[in-house]
Amino acid sequence: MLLGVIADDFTGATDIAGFLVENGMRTIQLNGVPETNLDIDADAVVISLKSRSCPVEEAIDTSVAALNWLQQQGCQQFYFKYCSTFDSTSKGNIGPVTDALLEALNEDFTIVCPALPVNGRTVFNGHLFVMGELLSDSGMRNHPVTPMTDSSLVRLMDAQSKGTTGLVNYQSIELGAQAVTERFAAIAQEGKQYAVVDAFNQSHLETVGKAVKSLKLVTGGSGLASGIAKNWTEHLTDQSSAKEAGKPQQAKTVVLSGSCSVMTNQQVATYAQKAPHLALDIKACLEQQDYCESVFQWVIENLDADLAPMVYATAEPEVLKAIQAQYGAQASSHAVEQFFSQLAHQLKENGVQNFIVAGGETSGVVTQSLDVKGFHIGPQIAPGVPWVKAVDNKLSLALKSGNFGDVNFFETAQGFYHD
Ligand SMILES: Nc1ncnc2c1ncn2[C@@H]1O[C@H](COP(=O)(O)OP(=O)(O)O)[C@@H](O)[C@H]1O
Ligand SMILES: O=C(O)[C@@H](O)C(=O)COP(=O)(O)O
Repeated sequence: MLLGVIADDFTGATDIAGFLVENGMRTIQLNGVPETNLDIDADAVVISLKSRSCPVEEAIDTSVAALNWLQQQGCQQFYFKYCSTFDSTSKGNIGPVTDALLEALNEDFTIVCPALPVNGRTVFNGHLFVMGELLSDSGMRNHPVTPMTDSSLVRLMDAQSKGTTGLVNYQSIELGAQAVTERFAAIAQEGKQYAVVDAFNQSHLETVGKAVKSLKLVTGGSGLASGIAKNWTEHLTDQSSAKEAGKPQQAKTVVLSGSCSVMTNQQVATYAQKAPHLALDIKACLEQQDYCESVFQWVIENLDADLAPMVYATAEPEVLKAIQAQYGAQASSHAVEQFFSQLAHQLKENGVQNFIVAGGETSGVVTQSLDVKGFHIGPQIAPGVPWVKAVDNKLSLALKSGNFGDVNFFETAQGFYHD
């Protein structure tokens, strides 16, 4: 095993796993830290955690447990995967987890690289942009769980972590990998522990990829996966047959959408014009014991439609604000997550085999409730969203990051089925 990835949520895990496979690494995704050693024949293992918005101590404990397990499997380099929009709580889980991983590895330097230009996430002079807008001006400022109101990665990292942060700006990146490695050394020499790296195109990421070859720990989004994969070229092989194993079969399908991102709102609106759809009543999620049963019945009645039925909590920012003001942000998001968890479980028990899920936290609870241990990685529906197929049963899942995919995503996903 070459590379061990610790992903802080489930959509993030499938995102990076998809790019590693795309770039020739035989990759397996495991949901949570396995209790025993496993005999895995792969180049990379991605462990998906649900540590992005949990209490910081829990995030540290699960991440270090994942690291220990990956070390036991013989991994040589470790990657802490977080969101390309640097989603973190006000307490900031990314900084403390990075510190804990560095300490456990006995290392004192790493990089911070959330850039994913193919999906419009770019870093310029240490500031994170989403589709050309500063992170703090983008829809991420209204995220229900991790609102992002600062775009400076240096400031965010300094605020969250024990150490201090330097910047490798794009001028240095454009001088090539050797110059970047020298900048890392200079930043470390100044007593800083982390270097934010600029990257606003693929070529920048390839350069950063080369420059991190000898770092034990790398942190970032999935954009760097191709650069990292290239460091292991002598091991890499064509992965087209592996992707076959991850392809979904024609089967009963449901769409569950728990993301309130700008893109998911558009995807839900577009799909609702063509397919059976049901908007969740949040009050009922919180207060009505038998609500799940009635939604379950609605899904069952609509499973034979041409396009799969969609159940969604997705709401525009003003609606979400009103819900949060009435019921509390934590209580309402928890109720929605619990609802989707229960519904998914019940649908699986009743023969639904394919789950298309929007939202990272939502994907986490749904995957856990389906009791899937790990995935084969299939073809990419959109950059960063592959179909994945359970290793231990027939279930196929498309776990979509809130922000990813185009407006037709839910329909496009169903076009990948084979008999
Ligand atoms: N209508 C709603 N009211 C309250 N909370 C909601 C609503 N819709 C979704 N949520 C919550 O918002 C969070 C969205 O996070 P997530 O699933 O990670 O989406 P994203 O990928 O966009 O970050 C989840 O905890 C979900 O339960
Ligand atoms: O890096 C990304 O943008 C995604 O892989 C990711 O982490 C998704 O998180 P959500 O937006 O919460 O789905």
